Amino acid sequence: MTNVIHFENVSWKRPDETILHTINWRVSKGEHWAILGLNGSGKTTLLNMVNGYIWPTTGTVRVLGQTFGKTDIRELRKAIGWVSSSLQERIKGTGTDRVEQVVVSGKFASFGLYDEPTHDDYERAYQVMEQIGCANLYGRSYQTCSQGEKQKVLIARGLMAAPALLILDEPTNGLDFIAREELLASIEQLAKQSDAPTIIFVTHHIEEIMPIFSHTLLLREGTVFEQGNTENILSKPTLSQFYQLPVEAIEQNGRKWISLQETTFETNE
Ligand SMILES: Nc1ncnc2c1ncn2[C@@H]1O[C@H](COP(=O)(O)OP(=O)(O)OP(=O)(O)O)[C@@H](O)[C@H]1O
Repeated sequence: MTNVIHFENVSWKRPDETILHTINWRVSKGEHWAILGLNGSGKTTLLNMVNGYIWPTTGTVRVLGQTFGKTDIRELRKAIGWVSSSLQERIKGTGTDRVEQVVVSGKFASFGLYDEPTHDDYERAYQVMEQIGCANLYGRSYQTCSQGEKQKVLIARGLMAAPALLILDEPTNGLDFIAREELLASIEQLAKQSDAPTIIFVTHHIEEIMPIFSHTLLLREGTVFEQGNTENILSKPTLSQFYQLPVEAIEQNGRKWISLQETTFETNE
């Protein structure tokens, strides 16, 4: 199985509007993808579809070789690690106080520890915490961790069940500059490991798209504006068309940083 994700002519319609329009997208094993789009462009909707939370109105979604509608979605979800900002909220008051308990809960794809975790589970938790560079937090109370540390713990939780696919939905949200760079370095380190899952990384910020993301998908108003090799996608002409504004794109350490080419927005002064 070389296709990790395969969308064919996928649309998602609500009574009053179409949220995703005829999406064709193929993620192959060995690739890591960044998804970039403005607010409301449909990124979360797209990911909800990968995880089987919503189903296409038309078209076909295949994830890890399984076609939606013909497979047990709960089994499939066990092979997908998922990290989004909503997890932070859901973790409160679940009785999973220590960091390693939060990580172990990833095995059960829930936040309560319904089965008694075994010694092996905690060993596995330590191992995945090492994988994402937060083993130093083992034994700590989760709620006393910084935002950046919490995000690493949640990624470790997402790795607990050894997923084939890891979805990181805006993992750097709310992080300061240093915490953000630390988290990006950990994700980069993870992606370089030989047994790393395929990573889908959603962001609003071009400079977060590191060279490990071989491919990028630009989403605008529910349609794929462009997709393919990251180097080609993050070019000045493509980004200017995407944002419908003249942008400059400067490369530093293999990452692109953009700014407006000229003063485009008028102020009232
Ligand atoms: N269940 C729903 N019913 C109706 N409209 C929806 C539903 N879910 C999402 N939408 C709409 O679909 C559009 C895309 O939303 P989505 O959350 O996928 O965007 P996004 O790119 O993830 O945005 P952001 O970057 O702000 O998180 C929005 O206009 C949103 O209001």
